[in-house]
Order: sequence, then C-alpha cells, then structure tokens
Amino acid sequence: MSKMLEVSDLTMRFGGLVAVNKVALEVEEKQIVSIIGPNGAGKTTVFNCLTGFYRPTEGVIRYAGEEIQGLPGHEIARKGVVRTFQHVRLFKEMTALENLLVAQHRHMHGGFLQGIVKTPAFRRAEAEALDRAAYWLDRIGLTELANRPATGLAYGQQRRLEIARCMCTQPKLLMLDEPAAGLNPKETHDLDDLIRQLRDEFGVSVLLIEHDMKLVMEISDHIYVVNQGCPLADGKPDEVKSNPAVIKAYLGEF
Ligand SMILES: Nc1ncnc2c1ncn2[C@@H]1O[C@H](COP(=O)(O)OP(=O)(O)OP(=O)(O)O)[C@@H](O)[C@H]1O
Repeated sequence: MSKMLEVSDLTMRFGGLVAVNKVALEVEEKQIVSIIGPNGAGKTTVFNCLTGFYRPTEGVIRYAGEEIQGLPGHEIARKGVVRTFQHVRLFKEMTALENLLVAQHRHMHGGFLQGIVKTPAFRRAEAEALDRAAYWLDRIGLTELANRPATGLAYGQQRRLEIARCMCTQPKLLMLDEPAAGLNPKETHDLDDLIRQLRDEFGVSVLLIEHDMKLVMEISDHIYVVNQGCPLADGKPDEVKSNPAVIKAYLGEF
C-alpha cells in the first residue's frame, strides 16, 4: 500500500493557544484511519488544516507526494480531498438532488462560455453529473425523496446525503467529522457498512473523527489519539484500547 497522506509536525496556534501541537499522521490507500481524543483535543482543527480552511502555523502536509499545506480549500478539494462537517452543512432549501448537483458543478471544468453556449462537452458533463447524483441517491436510499428540500429530510438522511455529496465529486480521501453524531444504533450500523463499501468498492481512503468508540474500534485500520493538541498514542484498535495513557485520558470509556 502506498502513502496517500503524510502529515508531520502539524501545529496550529490561535494567538497564545496551541490547538494542535506537532501532530503526525499517515493514511495509506484504502485505509480507514480515525482520529480520536477528548472534546477540545484539536481534532477538527487538524481537519481544517488538512482541507485548507486554516493555514497551519507549522508542519508539512503531503498528499499523493505533494506538499499541500497552505493551499486554498478549493484546490485541495479538486485534488480529491473532501470532507463533511461536525454539524450538517447542506443547502437547506435545495432538494436532495440539487445538493448533489451543486457539489459537482464546483468540480466541473467547463467555463462560463461553455455553460452559456452549452457545448456538447458541457451537456455531456451535465448528463454525467445527473447520472452520478441519481446513482448516489439510490445508494443511500433517498431516490424517492430526491425532490424534497434537504431541510425536510430526517437527520440520519441528511447525514447520508452529505456523504453522497462528497462521493459525487469522486474523492480519493474522504474526511468525515463525527458522522455518527446524533445517529441511533441502527443508523450507526448502516453508516459502518456504508463507509466500508466506499473503501471496498470505490477505493477511497477514509479519515474519520468520531466519538462513538464502538464504531471507531470496529472500523479503523489505524487510530491516532490526540489530547490537548498533542499526539498521545497511535496504533491498531487493540493496541490503542489497551494503552494505559489512552485509558487514562478517556477514563476507561472502552
Ligand atoms: N478559530 C479558532 N480560534 C480560536 N480558537 C480555536 C479556533 N478553532 C479551534 N479553537 C480552539 O482549539 C481547540 C481545539 O478545538 P477543536 O475544535 O479542534 O477540538 P476537537 O478535538 O475537534 O473538539 P470536539 O471533539 O469537541 O469537536 C479548542 O480549545 C478550541 O476552542
């Protein structure tokens, strides 16, 4: 397996606060890797640095062999690194289908003129975008609700739609920020299945922030633990589970 993402010495300061302090992590192709840690540990800040929302204070982020730290978010997304957010961020008034189409428009290369003239290449790209949206609506069980505004979907459906929106852009690295938050046990089980399918069928690597330890321990190939911005431990689920420093930080949550 080759390295898709290599992060070293990642540091993010906000004034006097060191939110992320020399974090290192690696994701290989088709791996599911999790970042865990108590509230405020710096997990989302790591995601924000990796996806170009923040320019890290220090450190190197290498994706597919190329340094990407400090690049704007849209360029990083175009390279195949896409994410969901801790709180659902869909276009609420748009339908489920429209949310999937809009996501793809941002990735389509056709220019303004091509759009106005509707060249054959533009029409083809539009037809493909529609096919892809229909495919992903079906995959997440929302075909019947394609024309319902996102705001009218149940919470679990909105969560799935966010993942589908990412998949429509054909990512290589899918980053999910607390995807199981607010889901019931059945929905969490389905999410576990879906994430594995994305890896197995579409070859995506997955980087996950998650507080649901059952899901994390079941699904992860590798786990990184951060505490107060600093790396605390990393390893396979069994290694992390039995690490005394991790048990202490989590007060025996496993
Ligand atoms: N833009 C910002 N400006 C100032 N401080 C910030 C900013 N973003 C995050 N922080 C601080 O950085 C620290 C880490 O926050 P972060 O959201 O990354 O933690 P987290 O591990 O994702 O927490 P949770 O599990 O609760 O989501 C916190 O102390 C937070 O208040």
